[in-house]
Amino acid sequence: MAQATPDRPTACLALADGTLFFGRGFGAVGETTAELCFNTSMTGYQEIMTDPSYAGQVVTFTFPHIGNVGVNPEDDETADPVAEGMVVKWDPTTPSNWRATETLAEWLAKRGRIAIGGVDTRRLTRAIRQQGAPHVALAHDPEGNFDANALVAKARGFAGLEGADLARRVTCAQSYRWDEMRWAWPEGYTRQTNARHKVVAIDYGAKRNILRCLASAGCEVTVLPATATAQDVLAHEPDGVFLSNGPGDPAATGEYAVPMIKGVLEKGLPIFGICLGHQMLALALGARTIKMNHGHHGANHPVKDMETGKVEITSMNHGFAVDSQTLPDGVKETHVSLFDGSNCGLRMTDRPVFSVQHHPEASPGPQDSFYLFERFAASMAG
Ligand SMILES: NC(=O)CC[C@H](N)C(=O)O
Repeated sequence: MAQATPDRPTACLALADGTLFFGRGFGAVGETTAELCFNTSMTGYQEIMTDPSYAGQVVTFTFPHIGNVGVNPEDDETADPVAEGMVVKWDPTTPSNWRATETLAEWLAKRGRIAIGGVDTRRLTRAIRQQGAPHVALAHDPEGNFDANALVAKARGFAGLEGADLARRVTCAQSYRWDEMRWAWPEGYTRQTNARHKVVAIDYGAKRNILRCLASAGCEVTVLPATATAQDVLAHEPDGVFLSNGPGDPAATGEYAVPMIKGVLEKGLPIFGICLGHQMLALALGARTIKMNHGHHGANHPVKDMETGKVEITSMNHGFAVDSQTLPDGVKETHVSLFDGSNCGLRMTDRPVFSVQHHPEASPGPQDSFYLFERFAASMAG
């Protein structure tokens, strides 16, 4: 890892408003532009960096000790990191965890991802909260040669995530069958070893643990690329359709996803959506989505189930939200964020079609919401 003396930083984070943060670079050498968010999770940095929903974003970790247990091949949520880069308070120390096969810095460097350490992440997080997710340029140069004005100009030139269809970029190239189960089983649930329900999962940027959860709830899962049509989906004669999480603006992704979802709705099949899948189901039902100020990214977000009154602690990662004021008749708001009252779930009142904004598969995060996978499986049982 590149070391720098305090007066010679090796990385620079430039915000579009001209604010500069200097620090020590690690991971890949180079430059990137992105939207900047903050994530409050205390664990799971590898899962966060490989969550495809982070395409186009640099992640600031508010927890100061990131990287200290290294990286291993089992914790990837997809083949490679997808987030553009990371910002941390302390430089990662040498990992001593038995599962570690690489240091975070080596892993990022091999995969072309830039990181900056030594940043006042509390100040940066306040800036993100105040101005909304800023556009940024992040540069790492072991020689410490930065043209600050040019970096600010690059941050200003970043097109942003509004209107961005990134699912096409991160989806699978072709369909495949998923058969791996969860390793850790949430307390109180029965592991289903026989696949009883044929599910088509649309991959808008699916995390592996979602597919594991579906398999563990008794689903035989066939994964199809993001641009699959209703005809492609129905050709598999599924018992239910799953809509995955994914990056970018749901309105832009919805251009091809919404017609597919409408086609599946016409057939009356059960549908379950998570995060981007939730947002696109809402669009298909006639609701609207909005860009949030700084979104929700963390592993401790309280969500209230409006039907049972129960509060679940959830894992979240989203910068857009469904505008609950626009939900049409026949669609009920089922879950609400206790942080800001934003919509976190919906269901059709006359059939098993439902979705949530949070990530019930966690990874990282609490397992309170696993019941949703069982609910989906139960909806296909009849
Ligand atoms: N995790 C996700 O699926 C994110 C959905 C969407 N890209 C958002 O930021 O709101």
